[in-house]
Amino acid sequence: MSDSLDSLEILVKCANFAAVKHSSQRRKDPAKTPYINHPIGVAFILTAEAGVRDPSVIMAALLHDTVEDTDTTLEEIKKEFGSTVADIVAEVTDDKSLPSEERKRLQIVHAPTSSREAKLVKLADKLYNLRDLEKATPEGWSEERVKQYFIWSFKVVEGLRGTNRHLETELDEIFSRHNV
Ligand SMILES: Nc1nc2c(ncn2[C@@H]2O[C@H](COP(=O)(O)OP(=O)(O)O)[C@@H](OP(=O)(O)OP(=O)(O)O)[C@H]2O)c(=O)[nH]1
Ligand SMILES: [Mn+2]
Repeated sequence: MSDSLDSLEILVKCANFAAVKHSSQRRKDPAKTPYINHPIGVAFILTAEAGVRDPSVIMAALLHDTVEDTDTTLEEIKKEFGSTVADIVAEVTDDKSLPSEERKRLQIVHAPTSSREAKLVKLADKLYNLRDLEKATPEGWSEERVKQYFIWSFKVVEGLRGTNRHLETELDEIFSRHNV
């Protein structure tokens, strides 16, 4: 009982931490959805669809864009949530000091050698973003940029396969709808 209460408490702490960190950010859709909808949605895909029960993976999903997109450091995540979660977040964090093209290339290169935990977060992240793209085009994106995002995502997902059948099937249905 106290064990499950502890993990519930830490999960809510994690969601709150991500909400505070992303509080000033919005998604790129015309409705300017609060950014926090994305990390919560990625965590929900993992629990509700992928059947993931490892709390470290769910926590890493909630935190997955905090280091990349806010002032959060990996040290802060390690201190608040431990090194297992911090290590997964580190694996899914792009180096923003690199040019965008290089970051995209490195995601393709690093996908196959990442941990199973990081692969789960990355699969759910891509699934959420591609579902978003099917619903609305981010402000300022051309048709060509949308098309290139589908093609690039497919290449990243190629390196994440053999991890979760449901997520991979959902992604493949999206890719086939877009002739990727
Ligand atoms: N589809 C979609 N994406 C949005 C929206 N608002 C924000 N994003 C974010 O934009 C990123 C994709 O856009 P890019 O142009 O490729 O990335 P960049 O801004 O970091 O250069 C994703 O980052 P990410 O989660 O770090 O994933 P990844 O693209 O690095 O895999 C996604 O979460 C939206 O309304 N729709
Ligand atoms: Mn993300």
